[in-house]
Amino acid sequence: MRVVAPTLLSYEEGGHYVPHYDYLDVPPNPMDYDSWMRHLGNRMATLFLILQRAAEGGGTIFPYLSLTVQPEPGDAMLWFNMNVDGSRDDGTLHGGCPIRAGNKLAMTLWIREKGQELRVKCPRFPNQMRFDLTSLSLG
Ligand SMILES: O=C(O)CCC(=O)C(=O)O
Ligand SMILES: [Fe+2]
Repeated sequence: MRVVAPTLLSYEEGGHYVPHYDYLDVPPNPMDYDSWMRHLGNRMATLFLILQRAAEGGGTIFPYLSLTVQPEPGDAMLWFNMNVDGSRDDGTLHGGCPIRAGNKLAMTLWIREKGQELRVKCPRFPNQMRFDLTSLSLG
């Protein structure tokens, strides 16, 4: 799996993560890419593992999807940040809601696109515009 080192997130009361895209903005000219982007590509998908949930608050919100997820410890969320043509999926804006009580501990793995090209469905078929989750290799 093409991932960069996991990020550990530790939130205390009042802690939050403002809404953002995990997909990185890239310069129009590939010559201007940094070496991460050149070698690994963009953050195709995000694997988010909850280690400890807050007593109150602290869900993960996807405002454009009208969705707030409050996973239990040990749960993982996997979502794709890109469309099959490599562009950003604008629906993936997300953030960590403020912690109202307790602590939240989580781990994020950003899965990069290079090396995963054969694990996505062919964009030529318009009814298959999304990545096929079952074919993504995590091994
Ligand atoms: O803590 C959360 O719920 C969101 C974390 C996040 O968006 C990230 O690590 O990229
Ligand atoms: Fe994020």
